[in-house]
Amino acid sequence: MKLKNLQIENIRSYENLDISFDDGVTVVSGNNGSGKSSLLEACFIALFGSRALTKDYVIGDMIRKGSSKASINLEFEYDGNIFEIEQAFRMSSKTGRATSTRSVVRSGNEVIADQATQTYEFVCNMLGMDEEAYRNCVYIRQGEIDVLINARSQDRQRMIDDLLQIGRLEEYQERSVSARTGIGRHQRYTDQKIGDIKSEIETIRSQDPYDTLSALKEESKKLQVKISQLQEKRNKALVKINSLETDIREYDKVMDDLSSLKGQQNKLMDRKASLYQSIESSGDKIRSYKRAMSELEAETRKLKTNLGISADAENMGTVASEIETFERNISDKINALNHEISSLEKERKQKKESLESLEKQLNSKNRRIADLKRHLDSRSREIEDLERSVRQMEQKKNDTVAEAKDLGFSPEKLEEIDEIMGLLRDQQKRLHGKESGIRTRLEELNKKIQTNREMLEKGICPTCGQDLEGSPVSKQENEDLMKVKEYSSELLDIERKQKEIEERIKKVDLARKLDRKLQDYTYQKKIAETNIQSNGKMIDDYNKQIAELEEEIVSLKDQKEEVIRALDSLSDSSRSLNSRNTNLKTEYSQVQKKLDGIRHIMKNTDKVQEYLSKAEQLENGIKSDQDKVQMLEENISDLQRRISELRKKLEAENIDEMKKNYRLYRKAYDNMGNDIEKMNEKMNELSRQEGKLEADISRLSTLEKDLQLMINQKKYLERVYEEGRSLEDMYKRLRTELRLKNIDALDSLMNEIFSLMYTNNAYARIELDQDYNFTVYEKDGTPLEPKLLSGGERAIFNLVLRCAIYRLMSMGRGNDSIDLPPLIMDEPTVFLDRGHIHQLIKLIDMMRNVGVGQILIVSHDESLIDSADLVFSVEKDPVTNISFISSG
Ligand SMILES: Nc1ncnc2c1ncn2[C@@H]1O[C@H](COP(=O)(O)OP(=O)(O)OP(=O)(O)O)[C@@H](O)[C@H]1O
Ligand SMILES: [Zn+2]
Repeated sequence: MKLKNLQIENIRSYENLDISFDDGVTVVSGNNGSGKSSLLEACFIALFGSRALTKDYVIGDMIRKGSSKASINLEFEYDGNIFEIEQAFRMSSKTGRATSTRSVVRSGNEVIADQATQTYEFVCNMLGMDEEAYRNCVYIRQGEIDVLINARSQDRQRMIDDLLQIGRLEEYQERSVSARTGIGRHQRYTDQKIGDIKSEIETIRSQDPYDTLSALKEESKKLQVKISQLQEKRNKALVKINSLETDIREYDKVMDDLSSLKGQQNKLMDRKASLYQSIESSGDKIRSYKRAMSELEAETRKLKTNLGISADAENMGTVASEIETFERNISDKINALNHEISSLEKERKQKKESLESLEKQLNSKNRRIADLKRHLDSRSREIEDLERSVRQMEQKKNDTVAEAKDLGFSPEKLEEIDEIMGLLRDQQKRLHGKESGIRTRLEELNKKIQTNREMLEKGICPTCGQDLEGSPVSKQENEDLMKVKEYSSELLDIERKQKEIEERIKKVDLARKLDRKLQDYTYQKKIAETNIQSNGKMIDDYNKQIAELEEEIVSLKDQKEEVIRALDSLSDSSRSLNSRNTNLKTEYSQVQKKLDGIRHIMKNTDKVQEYLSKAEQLENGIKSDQDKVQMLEENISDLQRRISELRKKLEAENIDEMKKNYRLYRKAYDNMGNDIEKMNEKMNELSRQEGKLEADISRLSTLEKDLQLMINQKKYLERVYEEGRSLEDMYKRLRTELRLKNIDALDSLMNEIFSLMYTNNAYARIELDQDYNFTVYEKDGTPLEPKLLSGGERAIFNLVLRCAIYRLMSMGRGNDSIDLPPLIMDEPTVFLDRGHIHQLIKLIDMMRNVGVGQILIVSHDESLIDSADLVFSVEKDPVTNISFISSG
């Protein structure tokens, strides 16, 4: 197997990478953390998928931080064909968990596996190893350089066995052991079965089945004969039972006939008795009718005498119709009279009503007249009052005129009173204006006189303000005082005039009041006179009404008298009519009585007639009943004859005997039936036993066959068991031999490589014993356990052991060594000194020379780079932290 191409996307520090591999030695170099180991891990994950990961290193750790998707595509050559594995992963941003989304193996266009498990199985088969063996042999991880050396010997044995496919033999041996356990179980089962069959055969044989069966068959034949004999006898009994049954039924029928005849006879006798009874009761009835008829006839005779009627029964109808005509006559007359009386009464009632109405009218008119008269009186009284007040007003007027005259006002002057008053008021106003003018001037004058006096007292001129010596002051003051006198007299005059006018105004005012009174009296007087006039008119009107009413009353009184007269005459007629009515009624009741009598007589006659016909009917009935009785007696005697015939017949048979026989036969029949049933049961039981025996016999032959089969099987199993044991031994032997052979080969390969790799003189050789214990021998032959070795020594022994295993594996596969995966080493030089690094280069050369197709080494050691066929330089961008291959 050879790697061809690797493409990765978002794995660890890589965003995108696409590199191709060559044959030979490839060295991946670069600084710490640049992304070297990541390339080897990507190849590992491409092959084994998520199984290449551990609990501590999960898918999520492998996907580049910040990416949601990642993938690895690895192309390789195997057995001359190109294959491609694609592994894809996804990181969920929601849950923060990563999953594998794709795992496919293709070869060209053919999809070989498309599920993680299928891919894994395909790779394991192809490489002949799983991920663990891969890590132990071909892929020496960084820091895991001494795992194989430090392992416990059992683990080392398991690892190496697995790599060399010896583990398979152990598996086969285990399988053979478990197969043998299964066969043992079968053997135990077969033994048990054989024992069971034998004991069953024994049980059946002990019952002597053949003899018992023939004895049973004999017995059932005999029983069958007995059953058919009994059956025959029973059939005969049944015939007898049937004939007895017919006889008994016939007897019973005669008995029934007899009782029915007796029943008929009794019915006829009853009928006869009832006919006798009816004849007797009819006779009684006829007698009572006859008695009633003679009573009716006696009553008729008596009525005739009382009513004085001599007519015989035939003429009675004529008499009755004559009297009826008479009666109708009277009745008509009474009706006519009643009619007359009632119309008379009606008229009388009308008259009475009109009388009442007249009286009512009269009363109302009289009341009206009285009313009017009362009004008249009150009007007259009012007129008197009004006339009085007219007179009073006249008097008052005269008095007032006189009063005004006294004041000096004639009626004519009074008419101008308002104008006079106006003139006086104007005069008064003028005087008042004059007065206040004079008073003001007077006041000013007085004030002037006063100030002048004061200035003079101080010796200053009031006009010019200069010294008063020789001034005309005294002269001026005299003039002023003169004027004051003048004004004062004028004022007195005005005051006198004012008083005079005031006197006059007072007088005029009085006169004006009188004038107002005068006007008021005149007005009142006029109203009273108007009222007198209107009252007079009303009185005239009342009088006229009264006269009219009195005239009407006279006419109403005339009418009333006339009605009273009519009423009197009506009363007379009514009396005469009533007396006539009484007479007619008397007459009518007499006729009625006679008519009743005659009708009674006629009814009696009818009844007598009816009774007669009834009695006749009854007599006829008696005659027919007597005929019937005759017939019944004949029938009865006929029945009697038939009854005695049947009785004779019955006496001839013995029914008790017949019934006794019937019971006896019945019982015998039933008993035989029971016996037959029991025998049949016995028969069934016998054939059941026979069946069982027959089944036992056939079971016996089956069992014998089965037994033979089981014995054969037992022998066969014993043989198989033995074969299994020898197979198991063979596997064991083979494994031990192979191990010995491998250990020998490993041991010599290891020592060969060891002598190439190890340049110091301390150790002579290394040894792997049969239990896979690893021991190192010093020059003097002292053995050392690997844990005692130094780190570098352990790294050297590890490289030696691994290369030895790789070589052994390639030898074991013969020419197929080409299909082993590349040998991969991650930092193998870490613990090695210069000299040993040089030896490592020689080891790598040797591996290439023995036919290892590809060797992949991660290292920063320059000398390794020098010896490489192909070098990849890995760098990481310090800004983006993304790795890339800078040369290769
Ligand atoms: N999931 C990841 N996403 C991003 N970067 C990662 C992730 N896993 C690892 N790295 C980074 O990848 C880088 C390369 O690691 P790697 O182990 O390949 O380095 P190296 O070249 O083998 O170094 P050394 O020589 O020290 O062994 C490291 O710096 C590491 O931090
Ligand atoms: Zn590294």
